[in-house]
Amino acid sequence: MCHHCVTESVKSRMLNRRDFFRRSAVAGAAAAATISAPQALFAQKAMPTKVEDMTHTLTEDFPTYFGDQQFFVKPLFNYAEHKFNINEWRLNEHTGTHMDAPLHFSADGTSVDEIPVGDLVCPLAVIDIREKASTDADAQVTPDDIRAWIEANGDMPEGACVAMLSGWGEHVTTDKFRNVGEDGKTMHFPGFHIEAAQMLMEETSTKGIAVDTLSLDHGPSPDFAVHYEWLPSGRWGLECIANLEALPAAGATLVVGAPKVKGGSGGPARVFAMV
Ligand SMILES: N[C@@H](CC(=O)c1ccccc1NC=O)C(=O)O
Repeated sequence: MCHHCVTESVKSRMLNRRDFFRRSAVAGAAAAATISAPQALFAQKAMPTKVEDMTHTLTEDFPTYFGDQQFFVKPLFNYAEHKFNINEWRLNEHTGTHMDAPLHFSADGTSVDEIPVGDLVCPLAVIDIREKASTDADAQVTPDDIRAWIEANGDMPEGACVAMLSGWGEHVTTDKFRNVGEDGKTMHFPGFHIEAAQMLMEETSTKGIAVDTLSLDHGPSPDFAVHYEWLPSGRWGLECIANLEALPAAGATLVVGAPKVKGGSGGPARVFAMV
């Protein structure tokens, strides 16, 4: 073989080998994926095309579970005087669109800063109970609602957040959000039924539940049954979620921008979903 021919033959063999390695790497990755697929963070198969904000704007008069003001803003510096703006905040962790960390209802559960960041991005399942909530303020997400969701959308995705869409978000600026009854104390708004929470814990790998109301439990609950079942199990909750009606029942990816405050039992979060 002439010098040129030898060089060309070596080059061609090298290219073939590179091709071979590339092909085996792809095949290897595919095989690995079949053997132990890493848990999917993203619900959708294609790149997301829009982001929906699921966070209510936090204001000092934002409605609270016990009715008292829980968020206070004190201006420390203002632009007119100081040429910059800085406010100081005082707030209860469970105010506005916020997370309930496992520690909220347990002696030594995970605090908000300890929740692994990979648990804060997950597929979102939206259970729409608006119809029954429109005629019954005390409506609850029941095992039947979960079964109906599965019937329509397939199995619950791995490691999902299951959200209740009751339509209550539209009442956030009015007294109807707390909806105190004639006895002057009992609230009436939708939430999760304890048996639905148990079903999600026993039959799915759901890691979070979310509500568009002030509590995971429905308004008249006397005992925080869902809080006491769900949170000590190491799972988290989201309350006062906005804009669920803009999201599909299945297929969105939730991102929870929970605060990383040491020892926090929860805290206001920027919550959004990619569709
Ligand atoms: N649904 C509310 C309940 C709540 O905030 C709460 C429940 C029991 C005892 C105190 C509470 N918040 C007080 O500031 C929450 O879990 O954030």
